[in-house]
Amino acid sequence: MKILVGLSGGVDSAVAAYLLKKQGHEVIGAMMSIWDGSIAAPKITGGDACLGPEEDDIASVKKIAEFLKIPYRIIDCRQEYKNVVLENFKNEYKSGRTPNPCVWCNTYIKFGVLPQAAKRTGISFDKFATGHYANIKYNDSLKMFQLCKAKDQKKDQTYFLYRLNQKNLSETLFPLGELTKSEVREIAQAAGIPVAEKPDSQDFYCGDYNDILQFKTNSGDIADKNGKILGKHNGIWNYTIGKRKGLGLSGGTKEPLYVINILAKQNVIVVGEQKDLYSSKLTAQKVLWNSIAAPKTEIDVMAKIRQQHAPAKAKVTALENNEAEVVFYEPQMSVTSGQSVVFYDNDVVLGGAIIK
Ligand SMILES: Nc1ncnc2c1ncn2[C@@H]1O[C@H](COP(=O)(O)OP(=O)(O)OP(=O)(O)O)[C@@H](O)[C@H]1O
Repeated sequence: MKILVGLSGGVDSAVAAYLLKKQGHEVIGAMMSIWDGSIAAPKITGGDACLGPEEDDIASVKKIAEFLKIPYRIIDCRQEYKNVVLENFKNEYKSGRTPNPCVWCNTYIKFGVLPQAAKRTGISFDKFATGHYANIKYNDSLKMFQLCKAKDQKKDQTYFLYRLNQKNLSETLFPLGELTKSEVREIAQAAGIPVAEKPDSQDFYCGDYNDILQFKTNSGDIADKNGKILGKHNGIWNYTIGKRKGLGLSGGTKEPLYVINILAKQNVIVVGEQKDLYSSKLTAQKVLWNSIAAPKTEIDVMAKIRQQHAPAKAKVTALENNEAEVVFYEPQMSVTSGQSVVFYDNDVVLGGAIIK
């Protein structure tokens, strides 16, 4: 097959391209460029981030492509990234919600704009591949492609990929799905791929999110659940549910205080005790069932409410307007508006939605 591989300059995508080439496929590399230089990003220390100066990544992609003897293109995705991912990021923070830019980047840019723009430059290909840790399997009885967890559970990235639809899944390959990260590093070292020691991307941006948001200060109150004012904030976007440090409250309470609610309309941050962070229920919007037909009745799933969350047993019921109610068997900590809730049945991703 002719396969377009999303190259980031990192070890995972380099090994993905290497393995596909070794299997005898014709491989073409494509790096999406998303950085327009309009943000005063700090110099990166340790780790790596997706959004930031790209010269080093471009140089790595060039080195990798030359080493693998494959052609490559740098694809300009800056405008779409700005219009979709950064706009969503800003709007969500402005509304007192905590967005997940990786979900939008994967859904619309990496698996959408990047391969489409590559096609427009005249490259033809049968499949698109990335170095994500995830699997795609075809379920014969359902006649559907299913997104499944990676073998390396610690590296599994399905939480960020649940919005890929059947078309995406049918056109995509994840060559690293059955490998562990250490196996991938060993393959890179054994093959002499020039990026074997490059660190993993840690976050979507390594600096202060205010560099991107650039909102004017909008002070308001920090209050307890009874409305008693305990302090001031500079803007609700600096807070997320469960935040404890840096609240700048003078203290005096027996228990540590956490952000338990963000009231955007009132411009108020509500704080409470850890026990106030637990909830048994959430409503989610923009529901997408990507690996099964939309269930007509309530179903049991394992629901994951952020990348670091251990999925918890829950019932999902469809509501009107493409929304769903998720009721957990046990209360869960820090359910956060704007984050995704992803539904699993063992290793299969059934779908997911955005927490309201
Ligand atoms: N700028 C980019 N251009 C093209 N593809 C990309 C880019 N960034 C990431 N990808 C693709 O998405 C995959 C997952 O990206 P993620 O940011 O999670 O990187 P990672 O786990 O550090 O992988 P890598 O080691 O390849 O950088 C990458 O393996 C690559 O195939």
